[in-house]
Amino acid sequence: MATAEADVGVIAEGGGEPAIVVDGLEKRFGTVEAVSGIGFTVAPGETFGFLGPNGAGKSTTINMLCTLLRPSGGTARVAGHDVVAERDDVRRNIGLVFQDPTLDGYLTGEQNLRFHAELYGVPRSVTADRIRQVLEMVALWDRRGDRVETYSGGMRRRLEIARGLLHSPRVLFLDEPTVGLDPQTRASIWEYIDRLKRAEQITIFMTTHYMEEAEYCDRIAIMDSGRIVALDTPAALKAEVGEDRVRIQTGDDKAALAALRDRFGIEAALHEGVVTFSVPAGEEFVPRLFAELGVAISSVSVSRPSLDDVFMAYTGTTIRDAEGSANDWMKLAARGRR
Ligand SMILES: Nc1ncnc2c1ncn2[C@@H]1O[C@H](COP(=O)(O)OP(=O)(O)OP(=O)(O)O)[C@@H](O)[C@H]1O
Repeated sequence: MATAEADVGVIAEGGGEPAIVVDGLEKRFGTVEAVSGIGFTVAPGETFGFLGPNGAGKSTTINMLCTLLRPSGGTARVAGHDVVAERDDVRRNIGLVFQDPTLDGYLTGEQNLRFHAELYGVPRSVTADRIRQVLEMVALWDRRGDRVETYSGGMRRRLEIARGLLHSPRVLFLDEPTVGLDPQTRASIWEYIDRLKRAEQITIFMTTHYMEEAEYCDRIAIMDSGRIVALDTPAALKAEVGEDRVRIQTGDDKAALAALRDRFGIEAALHEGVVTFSVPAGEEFVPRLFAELGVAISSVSVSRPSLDDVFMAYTGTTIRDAEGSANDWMKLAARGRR
């Protein structure tokens, strides 16, 4: 695992003080060790994803970083401040978008934001402009005067993201920001997050069960049973797990199999008229293949191991199992009751 090297690399490139530094962080609940001495660093402007099966310790970790839960051991600094000794400084510099909605349904979108601005001491002179800016960012400016109880689930999430950004935090924490939303709404929320990243210099720390969301992250930590079992870029994690699969259709499959063996030392297989084999860097290999195989190729495809393969390799479970868990349903049911 390339944990330490990957960390140092990103910090050196990003320059400046890290947005988050975690060292030996622990949390015990009675006899349950929810988080067992984890360590990592997040660079300014990075989108850092936390993945793991149910009960891995993701929420416990994010709660400690947000100062909502006191660590049992170790240290964590967020936006340059210690989460225990400088709790208020941490709070001023972070935005939260959590699983359980905390919007007031009887208030309009704009009133919810005004209330939050007062709570966070956003200067009166900038509040109106800032509210407009964040509402436009999540495409809710036109609906600002409507009560939140009339909003769809996706609109509420977007409003929560806008609220999390209102006081211009340096680090935005998103705890499963799209859980329970349909795929289109999830995709549109990611569009907004992407737009936000381009508009404001902000570090994003998020947990998710969804692999396609993990793909948006600059780096991912996979957590299992309170420990970080893998930490790297999505591409590096996939590369570690396995080689690329190359599939070719040729004018003469037997000759192609022989040429692959003789010229490249590759043992390929033939399945339903498709010659298939694995190489470390498929896209770089394809030009060589065309130049040197000596057999006509009519089609070629290269596929990478997916993050699902990575998750499976490190946790022994598929992310889909984790995704469709009873726990998610409980969260959804709890939301429905509100
Ligand atoms: N307040 C608490 N009291 C006792 N045990 C807790 C508490 N909060 C969490 N735990 C336990 O700590 C472990 C980690 O839980 P945590 O919620 O952090 O996991 P998670 O990775 O966020 O899971 P999920 O994906 O289901 O949200 C679990 O065994 C859980 O039961």
